[in-house]
Amino acid sequence: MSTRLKHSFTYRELLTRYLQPQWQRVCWMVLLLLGSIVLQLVNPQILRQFIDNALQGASTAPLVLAGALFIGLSLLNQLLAVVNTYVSENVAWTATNQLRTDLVSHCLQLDLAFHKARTSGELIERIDGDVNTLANFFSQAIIKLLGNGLLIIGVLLLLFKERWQVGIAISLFALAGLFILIRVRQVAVPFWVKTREKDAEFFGFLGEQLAGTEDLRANGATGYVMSRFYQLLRSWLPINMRASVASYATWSSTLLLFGVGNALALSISIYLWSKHEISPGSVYLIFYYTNLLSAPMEQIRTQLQQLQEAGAGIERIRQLLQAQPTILDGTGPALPSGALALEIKDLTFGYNPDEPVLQQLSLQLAAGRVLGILGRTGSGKTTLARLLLRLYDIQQGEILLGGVPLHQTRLSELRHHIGMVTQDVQLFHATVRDNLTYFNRAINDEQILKVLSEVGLTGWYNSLPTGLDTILGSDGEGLSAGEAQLLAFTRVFLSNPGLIIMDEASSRLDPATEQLIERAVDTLLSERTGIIIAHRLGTIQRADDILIIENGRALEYGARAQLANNPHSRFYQLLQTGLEEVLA
Ligand SMILES: Nc1ncnc2c1ncn2[C@@H]1O[C@H](COP(=O)(O)OP(=O)(O)OP(=O)(O)O)[C@@H](O)[C@H]1O
Repeated sequence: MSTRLKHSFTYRELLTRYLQPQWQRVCWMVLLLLGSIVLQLVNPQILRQFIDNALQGASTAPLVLAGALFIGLSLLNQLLAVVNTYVSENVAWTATNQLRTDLVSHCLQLDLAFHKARTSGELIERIDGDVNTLANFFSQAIIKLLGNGLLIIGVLLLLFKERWQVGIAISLFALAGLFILIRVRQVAVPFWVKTREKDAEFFGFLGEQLAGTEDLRANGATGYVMSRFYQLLRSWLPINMRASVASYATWSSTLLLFGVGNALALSISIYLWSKHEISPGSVYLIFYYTNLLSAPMEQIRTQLQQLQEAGAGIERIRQLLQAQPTILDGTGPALPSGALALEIKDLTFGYNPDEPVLQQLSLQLAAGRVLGILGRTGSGKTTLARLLLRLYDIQQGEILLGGVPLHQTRLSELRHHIGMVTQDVQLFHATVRDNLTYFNRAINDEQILKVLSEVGLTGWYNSLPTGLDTILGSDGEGLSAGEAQLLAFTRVFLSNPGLIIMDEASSRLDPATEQLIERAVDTLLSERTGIIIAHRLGTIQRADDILIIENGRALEYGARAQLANNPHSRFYQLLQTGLEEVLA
């Protein structure tokens, strides 16, 4: 997305960016609108002729012709309306889809910290809800405002042409009417703003609860969720009712207003007719034109309201776009291929800079070696893994990967060269193939099948109804924890990174699956650098070096064999007591 858009996200910017590429369709919209205005103005004139000729006893032929013309033009007007709807919907969807795409790609670039601070429901409301309010803005608002303005001016001019007294009276009515309509509309606006806020809160809540369904059920928290749900509904109801009542009041005041307009038109024309100044056809014409004013006046009111809603939507989208990633992409050298050496120099980091989670951490891991990290819950192990992937940036010190400072290399390069397997495997509602390759079409089916057999998933694969085309349930539904882990290994094998980080699965696996995983880990780590956040003694045997973290500091760091043989080392003691007891 252009930086221009990020900084000045105005109505004009929006129109230029999203409507300019569709200028031909927009021209069609204008032409159709003008055509429709002309038809609406001309048709009553035909009817007036028809009435006057009929009253004067004209022959049938011209009457039939006028009638047919009236019906023909009315039908043509309807046809124009249908075509216009088609074109304007097309314009609106093309523009808003582009805007949605821009917003989604912007959000994907934002820091993890940004996403952690917001519920997914809130972002959905921004990306879909607010963008929806802009659909009308793109397709109709301005064109309709201008078009309806033109139609009103056309009607008034024709009324002036009929009789200047009528022109003046109805012009005054139109002006006063528009003023009243707009004022009355404002009464309902604050109620609708409140409703939108409540909507966002409700969908935020719903999104969060749905994402955590499994945990909520497992922990018996459904009662709490339902009570929060009822509370939200209870506070939603009166707000919605007030907004609806306010809207109804606005609507009925509009009806009343048009009733007054019609009465005014009829009284003046009947008065003029009684003075023999106008014909019955003209009486009908004046009445018809006055009636014709109601639709554009009402539409101007609606369009102004929707412009205001679009304004609020634009404001919220602007705020979203103003959130900028703090983790900036590097431009520097590519990482070497094969196993990657890792060097960490004096690293300090805290999610909140005043509260460091990792402090003065240093280590050197040669290419191809495996580092086992041990530490109590909350000591900072996962944080270290996140820093290596640059999901957060460090505050002090330096991290070098393959001799290249982490912040200098491109983020895509980094994520291509580092593979991570966590306990929490994220699977998508997509085919097995797409889940394993992350939609990378360069990886062919033979490669996937080979890796699946290497990790011991051939049996599982054979049970799939449509092989790699089988769609997985969202969030790995229908898969065991072990199978999900093995799929995560398969993914990493296929992306072939130089550094593997494993946040080891510590529980829930049966011995057979555990064996499969052990084998997969062995293959995965051969000829690659590895970091294992270890929870079991078995995995620690695989490590060449050991780092024990306590309260964010390196308590002990060295070669595993040496530490294991040194009775004074903490690692030695851990081996005696058992990791599970000490680290749990
Ligand atoms: N996104 C976050 N924002 C703020 N603080 C966080 C965040 N993630 C973790 N922390 C805090 O940082 C500290 C280290 O957490 P971390 O997840 O790195 O620990 P860990 O050693 O991996 O623990 P575990 O073994 O339980 O996974 C903890 O005090 C935790 O509360």
